[in-house]
Amino acid sequence: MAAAGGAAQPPRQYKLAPQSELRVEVPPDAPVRVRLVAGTAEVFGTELPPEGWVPVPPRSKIAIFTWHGATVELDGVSESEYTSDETPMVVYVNTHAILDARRARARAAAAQGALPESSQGPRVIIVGPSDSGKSTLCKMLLSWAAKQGWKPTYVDLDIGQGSITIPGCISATPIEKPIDIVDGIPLEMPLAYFYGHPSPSVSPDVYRALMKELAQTLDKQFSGNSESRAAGMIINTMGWVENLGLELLHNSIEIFKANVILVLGQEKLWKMLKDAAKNKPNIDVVKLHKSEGVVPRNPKYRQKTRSFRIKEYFYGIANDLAPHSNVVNFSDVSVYKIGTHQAPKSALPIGAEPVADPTRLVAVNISTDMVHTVLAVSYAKEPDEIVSSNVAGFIHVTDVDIQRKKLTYIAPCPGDLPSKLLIASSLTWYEA
Ligand SMILES: Nc1ncnc2c1ncn2[C@@H]1O[C@H](COP(=O)(O)OP(=O)(O)OP(=O)(O)O)[C@@H](O)[C@H]1O
Repeated sequence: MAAAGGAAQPPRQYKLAPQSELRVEVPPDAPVRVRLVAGTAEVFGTELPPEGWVPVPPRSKIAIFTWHGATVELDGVSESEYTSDETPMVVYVNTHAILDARRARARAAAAQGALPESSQGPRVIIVGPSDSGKSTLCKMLLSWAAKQGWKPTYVDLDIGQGSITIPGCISATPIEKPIDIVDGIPLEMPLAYFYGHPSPSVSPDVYRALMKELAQTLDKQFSGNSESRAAGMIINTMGWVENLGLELLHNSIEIFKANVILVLGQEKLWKMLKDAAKNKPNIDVVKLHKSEGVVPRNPKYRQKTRSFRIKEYFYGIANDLAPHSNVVNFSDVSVYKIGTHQAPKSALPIGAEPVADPTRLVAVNISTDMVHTVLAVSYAKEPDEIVSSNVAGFIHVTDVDIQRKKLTYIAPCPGDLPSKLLIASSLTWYEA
């Protein structure tokens, strides 16, 4: 075992025994790269190429795992690096094998003209407390499936981190090849619905409504595509597993018609979900061990990673993209907020009832409060379609000139916005 950190480190080689891994934490500002010298190894389900250095993105925490033994070389100053032969990888890959067999059965049923319900592959939802390794297990199951030629759909309901687009969004995307170690989840075809806050407690009804929209759209896509249906879904969830968080987990299981629930690292949650599914023979609730390699992150760190995700959307993971700055007149765009903070009944005037439709749209006046916030660009044609529409992308407000009635923003692409209907959010990012 070796520990690192701080001072310059010369390139060093690790000889990994079969079924062991090298865990590395990369600092925010010093590059680290890795190279396969001998054998085979993978990073969360994606194989290291046989030749050449692979840059490990800043701030990432990875494990280089080998099934049959490997020698790897590490270059750069890491925050920590050590090897471990205690991993749950065998159980994870066995889970993958079971899912794969279900996919094959679904494909065979479709070929024999079975009804869509009988040719549905696994709809896997991964649940567990914060830092139990949910996103990592999603990556592995997706990459292993893609390696075998399936195109499973990745659904990310974790608005706190947002691994497909940006935080505050629930999204889905087909995974057609093992997830790139450097670039992460592909951004080309996401289906994204914008919630606009990092926690569902702000507007749980909106969160639920958006999950329903996403699930319906995926159902429609699946009904015309037996291969996607057979490949199924891998659904990532939030780490909030108590009270409202637990209620929303139950909602997501139902809304996405999950038939496999993988519970990471918490016996109590597994028991509760197993009890809830006891009259549903088509749902399997499986308990899996958490990897000791999962690195816990405190709220401040999470807040920082949220900001970095937003920055990465505009500037790229390797800071290699150049966003475009643009100016619009206030009159050229309409900004809406979906739902509002619901005042408790006790705070309302006597006799008044809370708002009837918590998902209703509210037009928002453009103000300087919007500077540094993210706005989503809706695909809706009319304002009343905003809640049910997915979004084309996001802009970041850099200036609001009240006198000249002009809003300045950056966007990933040049040219006019694809729509004039924008959704406000509480997500901010401050350009350093
Ligand atoms: N075996 C491992 N070795 C080293 N780092 C790991 C390992 N497994 C996971 N990690 C890292 O630990 C961190 C937390 O893992 P992950 O994001 O999968 O947890 P999570 O349960 O999805 O968290 P959240 O509740 O925030 O969504 C990530 O940075 C991930 O890359």
